[in-house]
Amino acid sequence: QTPDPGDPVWNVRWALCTRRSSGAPAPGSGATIFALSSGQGRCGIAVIRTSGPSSGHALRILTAARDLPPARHASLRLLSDPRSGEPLDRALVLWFPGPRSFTGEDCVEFHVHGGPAVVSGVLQALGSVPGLRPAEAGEFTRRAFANGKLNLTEVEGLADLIHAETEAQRRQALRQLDGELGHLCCGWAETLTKALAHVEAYIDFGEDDNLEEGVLEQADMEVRALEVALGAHLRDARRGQRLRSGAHVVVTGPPNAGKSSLVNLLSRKPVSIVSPEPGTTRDVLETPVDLAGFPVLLSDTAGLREGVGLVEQEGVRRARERLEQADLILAMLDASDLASPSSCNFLATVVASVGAQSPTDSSQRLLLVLNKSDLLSPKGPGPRPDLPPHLLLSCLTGEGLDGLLEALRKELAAVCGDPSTGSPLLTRARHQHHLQGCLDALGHYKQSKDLALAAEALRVARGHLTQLTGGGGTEEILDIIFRDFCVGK
Ligand SMILES: Nc1nc2c(ncn2[C@@H]2O[C@H](COP(=O)(O)OP(=O)(O)OP(=O)(O)O)[C@@H](O)[C@H]2O)c(=O)[nH]1
Ligand SMILES: [K+]
Ligand SMILES: [Mg+2]
Repeated sequence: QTPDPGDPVWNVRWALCTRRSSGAPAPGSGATIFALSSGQGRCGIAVIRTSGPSSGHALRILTAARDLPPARHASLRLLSDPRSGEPLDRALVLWFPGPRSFTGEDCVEFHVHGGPAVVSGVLQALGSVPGLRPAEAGEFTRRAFANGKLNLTEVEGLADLIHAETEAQRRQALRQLDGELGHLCCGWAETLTKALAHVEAYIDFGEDDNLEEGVLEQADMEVRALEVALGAHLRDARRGQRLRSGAHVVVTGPPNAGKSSLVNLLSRKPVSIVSPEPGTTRDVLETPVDLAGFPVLLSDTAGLREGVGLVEQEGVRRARERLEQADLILAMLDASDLASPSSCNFLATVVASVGAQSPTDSSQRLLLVLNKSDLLSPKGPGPRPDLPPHLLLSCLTGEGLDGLLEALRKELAAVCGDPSTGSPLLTRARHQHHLQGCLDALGHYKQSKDLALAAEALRVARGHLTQLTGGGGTEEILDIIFRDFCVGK
């Protein structure tokens, strides 16, 4: 690829190669790096890899062979320590000559037996080869980025994939790693380049009769279509972030409704104390759980009631505060106690006020759960007829739990976005920032009477899209993103 100093992406790569603020040394600085890429500790197979120009040399030295094995084929080789000649392990080795490798450089993978002594023996042997040094955290990926193998959103997807703890997170990360968000942005940037070309043509040749008619109108049309697309994605923005860092689900209700019992049931561990004494929970207790494949921060809170002691009052204050931050509220009542003042008060305040919100994307969602259904007599006085839609549950017998989980799955898919369908989600505040920046710049475009200013607005808008995928990015952003990686990735 020939360097083009006018190309922002190329500029970042160049900046990466020449200037370093901190952390890992510049890619392309000639060093060959090595690291254990699989997990630490005893295991069946451990993967050690190298990247850089001396990779092939290192492979030849460790296998005491003059020739390299065939590229991209697994070959069984005896590895020995180049200093003592002592055999280390019989291992599978893979030779990936650049640029067709993960980093774009020459790479080698050693699949060795996973014992700690074998791993440290091979690492020490590699360290003794001139030109090789241990890799810093994220350095392999950083080299892949610098060599144009991954764009920034793909790097983020890779980091998310490594950290994914739930199924929905894994699906989302894989989609981002596949470059969906990046492709979308590149397509939008292309649209803007076209619009800009039209405006510039008009600036240069506006008086010229040869210019096609309606070039400016065409640019306007393209910008309008882009605005609609960006708006739709921004409305979705909070969902992707929730999927990445967990949706806030808060359990609330009057004292003794069984809130702590539910939290323990959903998290499958004794997070909260359960007792027949009303006012047992005072602090907000937060626990991360995987609910139907979605990452959730589940909070247990104090039962809402007035006229209690100082400590419980503080608990109620904290409960209300937490309630305001909830993406999804699990409102719980004792089904056998619906007529009590605390139940009526809860229905009239919390449940009614959330129900009255107009359903926008940022509005809170609520599931009303009537617990202790086991206490209702089979025919007996059914729940009040004027109740809003609700689910019956018994934390004691587990009846109704499947229905609740299914309802939670639906609610969470709405709160987090469903990564198996729909458009790619914006998983980071950084994505939202640049899309908003782009949209704002398009606003300036429409307002400018002056064509030179309009063209500049289009350039700013396009700049935001390029930055999203890593063009024109600053060192600090790169440092933050690569810091998330572990050594060996
Ligand atoms: N019969 C029956 N009892 C239940 C059920 N769920 C919880 N309980 C009981 O109800 C009492 C209160 O349960 P908790 O989970 O402590 O209720 P809470 O809402 O967290 O109470 P506070 O923290 O005091 O507000 C305990 O004695 C539980 O064993 C249920 O489904 N059926
Ligand atoms: K209690
Ligand atoms: Mg409790």
